[in-house]
Amino acid sequence: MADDNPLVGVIMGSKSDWDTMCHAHEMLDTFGVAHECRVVSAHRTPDAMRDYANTAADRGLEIIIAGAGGAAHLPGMVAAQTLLPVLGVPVKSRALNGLDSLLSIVQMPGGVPTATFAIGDSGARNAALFAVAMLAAHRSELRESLADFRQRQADQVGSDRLP
Ligand SMILES: Nc1c(C(=O)O)ncn1[C@@H]1O[C@H](COP(=O)(O)O)[C@@H](O)[C@H]1O
Repeated sequence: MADDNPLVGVIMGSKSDWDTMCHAHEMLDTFGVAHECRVVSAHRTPDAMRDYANTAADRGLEIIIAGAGGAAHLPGMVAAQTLLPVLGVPVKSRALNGLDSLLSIVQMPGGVPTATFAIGDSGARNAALFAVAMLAAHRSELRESLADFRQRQADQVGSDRLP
C-alpha cells in the first residue's frame, strides 16, 4: 500500500493498530493525498524506525502520522530523529483503554514536540485531516477540497433531525 512519491507517512507500532490507523489512510485517500502505510516499532524494530525517521524527509515525506498503543513511544522517538512534524495517534489499548497511549504521546519533554490527537478512530481521522490542512497551506486545490469537506459536514449537521 504505497503511492508514488508519498507526502505523508502513516506508521504504526503493530499490524494490530491497522483497524484504527486505516481511518487515517481512508481520510488521506478521500483527499487524494499520496501516502504510504508501514509497521515500524520503536521497541520491536528500533533500527528500522531510526532508518525510517532519518530518511523520511529525503524521500519527500512532509508529515508523519504515527499511531501506537500502550507504551506508545513510537511517535516521540520518531519525532526525536526527524525535523518533520509528527502527528501522534493514541491507539486504544486493551488494559487501559488508550489512556496509557495518550499520556505516552502527549507528555513529550520540552523541545521535541509531537502533536497529539484523540484516542482511537476519530483521532486517526483528525490526524489525517490535520495533515491535509498543513499541506493545504501551500496547495490551493487541497484548500478547496478541505473547504468542500467542511461545507458537506456543516450541511449534514444542519439537516440532522432529532427523533
Ligand atoms: N507502542 C508500541 C510500539 C512503539 O511505541 O514502538 N511498538 C508496538 N507498540 C504497541 O504495542 C501494541 C500491541 O501490539 P501487538 O498487538 O502486536 O502485541 C500495539 O498497539 C502497538 O502500537
